[in-house]
Amino acid sequence: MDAPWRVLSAEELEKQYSPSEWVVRRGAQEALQTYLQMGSEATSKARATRKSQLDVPYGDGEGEKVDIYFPDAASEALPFFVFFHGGYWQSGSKDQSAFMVNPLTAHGVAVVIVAYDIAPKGTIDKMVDQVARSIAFVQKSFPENKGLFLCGHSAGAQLAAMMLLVNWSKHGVTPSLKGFFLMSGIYDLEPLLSTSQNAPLHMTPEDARRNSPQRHLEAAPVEPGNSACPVLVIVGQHDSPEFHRQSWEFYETLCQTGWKASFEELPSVDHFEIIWNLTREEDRLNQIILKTIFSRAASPLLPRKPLEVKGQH
Ligand SMILES: Nc1ccccc1C(=O)C[C@H](N)C(=O)O
Repeated sequence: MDAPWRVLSAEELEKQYSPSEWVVRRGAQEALQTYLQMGSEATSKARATRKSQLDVPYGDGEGEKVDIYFPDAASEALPFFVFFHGGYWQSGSKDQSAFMVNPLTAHGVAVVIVAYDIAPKGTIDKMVDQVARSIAFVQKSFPENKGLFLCGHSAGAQLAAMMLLVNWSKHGVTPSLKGFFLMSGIYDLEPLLSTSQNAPLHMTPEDARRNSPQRHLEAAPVEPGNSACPVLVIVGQHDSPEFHRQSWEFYETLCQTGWKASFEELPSVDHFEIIWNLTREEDRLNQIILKTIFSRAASPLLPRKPLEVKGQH
C-alpha cells in the first residue's frame, strides 16, 4: 500500500510536520516560546535543588556532554532515566530540557539529559551514534544501575527508537535497557524530505531510510529475551494527524515484531504541553513512567545477537 502522506500537497505536508501549527491553547510562536521558557526554568530549578554532575563528557566532541541529576539518597543502584530532547534535530539543548528532573528524582530515579550535535553541525547519522555512545557511557559509569530507561520527545523519540536496533558489541558494553518512552515522535523520516525541516539536515532519501526505525524493525525482530522490555509509544491528542499515524504505525510494527509495546494517546495535550507537563509530579505521564520503572515486570533488554547470514553466497 502506498503511504498515505504521498497524496498530501506540499503545503499540507509542511503543515502536518509543523507541530506548532496544531496547538490549541495559544499561538504557534507563543507555544514555541513557552516550550523554551518552561524548559529553561525547569533546568534552573533542577540545578539549584538537586545533586548533579553537569557537562560530563561522553566523548571527545565539544557537544558530547550529559547532565546527570541524582535523588537525595546516595546510591549508584538507581534506575536511570535518559532523556533526548526534541527540536527537529536542529534546535533545543540539554540546558533547556530538564523538564522531568525534579519529579523523577523525588521518586528515586537518576535523570540524564543528553546533548548531541544538532544540525547544521551534526547529521542525523552522527546524532544516532552520539546517542548510542551516551548510553554506553552511562552504563559504564554506573554499572550498578537498576536499569536504563530511554525517553525521547519529537526528534528525540526517533533517536531513542533507533536504539532498539543497535548492536552494542561495538560499544564494548551492553546497557541494561529496561524500557522506552517514545513521546510524539517521528519514526519514518521520508515525509520530511521535501519539507522545510530538511533544509539544515540535508537528508538524502538514503539518509532518511537508514534513520527510520519504522523501516528496520521488521528486518530485526525482537530477541526472545527482550520481549518483556516495555516500549511505550505516546502521542498527544492535539498532535497532527501525521504524528498520530506515525506513532500508531510504529506501535503496530513493534507489536508485530514481538516487542511488549503499548500505545497511549494523552488527552487534551499538544506536542509541547505533553513534555512540559512532565515538570508536574502529578502528571499522568509521570505516573505512567514511575509505574513502569518500578514495576517488577520490567525486565532487561538482552544483547542483540549479530544477524546470522546463512546460505548466502
Ligand atoms: N522547537 C521544537 C521543540 C520540540 C519539538 C519541535 C520543535 C519545533 O520547533 C517544531 C517546528 N519548528 C514547529 O514550529 O512546529
